[in-house]
Amino acid sequence: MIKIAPSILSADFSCLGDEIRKIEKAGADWVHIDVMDGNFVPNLTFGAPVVKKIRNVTRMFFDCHLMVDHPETYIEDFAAAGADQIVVHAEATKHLHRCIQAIHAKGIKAGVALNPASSLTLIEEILPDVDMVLLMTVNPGFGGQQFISTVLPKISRLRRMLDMAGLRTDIQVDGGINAETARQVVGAGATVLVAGSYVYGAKDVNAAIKSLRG
Ligand SMILES: O=C(CO)[C@@H](O)[C@H](O)COP(=O)(O)O
Repeated sequence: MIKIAPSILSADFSCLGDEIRKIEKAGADWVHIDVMDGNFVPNLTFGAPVVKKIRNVTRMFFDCHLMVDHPETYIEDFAAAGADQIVVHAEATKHLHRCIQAIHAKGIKAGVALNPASSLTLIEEILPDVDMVLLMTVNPGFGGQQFISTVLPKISRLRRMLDMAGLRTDIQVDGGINAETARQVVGAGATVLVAGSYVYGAKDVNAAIKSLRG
């Protein structure tokens, strides 16, 4: 079962509540929340106070992708704000295992993310402890970038690693996802698709989400 997680990075921030209701009505599964600190990535977005406010408009699953240095500093705040899952970058913390433990201690799901050029060896040892792996298919920081197709074999390799370990862990992909790239990443083994500009830029959001499911 493929899950669709539109990224609100491409939504109209002046009416975020309506933008979330729109994807909920269109059948999206999760809300993908891109948190950027201007250090780990060259862009700034929003923090836990915004997550707390939008928690009031929906019961949808909040998937918080922390593109921040020292993500351990923010776990408490995002969990309290209503995150259902917190995803941290393996490249952003010296203590990945401690960070994943701290997220689980809040009673929510924990994911680990990798930039396109980062090797799977960085996360090999943490696989049994995470609920999801996010493989970035663009360099993080901005919406509307082109899909990096060289990540496709990495998705297949990760799926094989998980299968061999008997793990049913979700593989999420994020960046440049549209109907065509969705078909490719699902073929390689992805199970959760993040899409920002493809969904929020569409005239017909329902049709866009349906096309991602193939
Ligand atoms: O995390 C990020 C960018 O850093 C993504 O979630 C983008 O927001 C996806 O946008 P599109 O490539 O789908 O427009």
